[in-house]
Amino acid sequence: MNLHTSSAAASPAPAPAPSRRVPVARTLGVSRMFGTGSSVVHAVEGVTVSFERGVLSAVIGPSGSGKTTLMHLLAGLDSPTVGSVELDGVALDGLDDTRLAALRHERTGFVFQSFNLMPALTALENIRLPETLGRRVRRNDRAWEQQLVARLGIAPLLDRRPGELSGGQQQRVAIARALAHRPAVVFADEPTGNLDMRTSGEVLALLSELVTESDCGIVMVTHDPVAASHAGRVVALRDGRIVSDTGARSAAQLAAVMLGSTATAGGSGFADIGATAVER
Ligand SMILES: Nc1ncnc2c1ncn2[C@@H]1O[C@H](COP(=O)(O)OP(=O)(O)OP(=O)(O)O)[C@@H](O)[C@H]1O
Repeated sequence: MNLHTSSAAASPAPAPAPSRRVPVARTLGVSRMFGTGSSVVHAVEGVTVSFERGVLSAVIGPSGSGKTTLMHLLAGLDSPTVGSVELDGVALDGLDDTRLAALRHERTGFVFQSFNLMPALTALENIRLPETLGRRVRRNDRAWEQQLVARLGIAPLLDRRPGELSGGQQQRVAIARALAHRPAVVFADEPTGNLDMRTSGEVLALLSELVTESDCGIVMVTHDPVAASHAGRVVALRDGRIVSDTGARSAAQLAAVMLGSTATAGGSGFADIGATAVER
């Protein structure tokens, strides 16, 4: 299968009209507890946060700080114990499983650390797999798909299977899959965790450019300060709570945040971590 043999239009896809007022993912006073009694774990506690279109946001924090739990709540993959979640303006708590799955399929995309491509399918078939599985609610925008493929430098690779691609090439295919249906928000879980430093930098640069070009929001969970330094916004978690919410920061500043240190973050705006959490 090849894009050039498809009915894809040659002209570039027009960018969608920006709709920045509606947050693409939002929590309101959300807590998620696991277990009961003396063994209860407060994975996320009292978090109110909102993510917008056009921004690559990183959610950082040490292991066990609640990053994955928060991302699962935002994506509707898990339900809060307390509080509410909205996905692209739709409150999730009233939705049954079918409607929730349809909403997620239509308005979200996912990028995983381990790429999660189907080994038996070609790159293009992988990019189109979600629309095959969710025919009624999800269809790739063909012109935008073609633009994305060119933008990600994978046009010559579309007939290859994942086993014939490098890790970086596989992640580019996964990014095309996540963005091709013009989702409102893409959740990226440690997207560079399996890539070398140079390839990670290339993938993150692409994500930060594509977030503007596609006018979606990207929420990236990572414990890597270098990866987070590519983000335009950084939300830091500790013990399930937001301890900082700022604009772009250097890797050194974010490493200090991850270590819970303020000593090396001089002038970074992180000097008051823990004291002035900004929760939107
Ligand atoms: N299904 C579960 N059952 C019980 N406890 C859980 C469950 N999921 C998460 N937790 C606990 O909630 C806390 C937050 O976990 P979470 O996976 O969200 O952290 P994280 O910041 O993503 O960690 P990591 O960087 O190691 O992936 C941890 O103490 C974890 O053990």
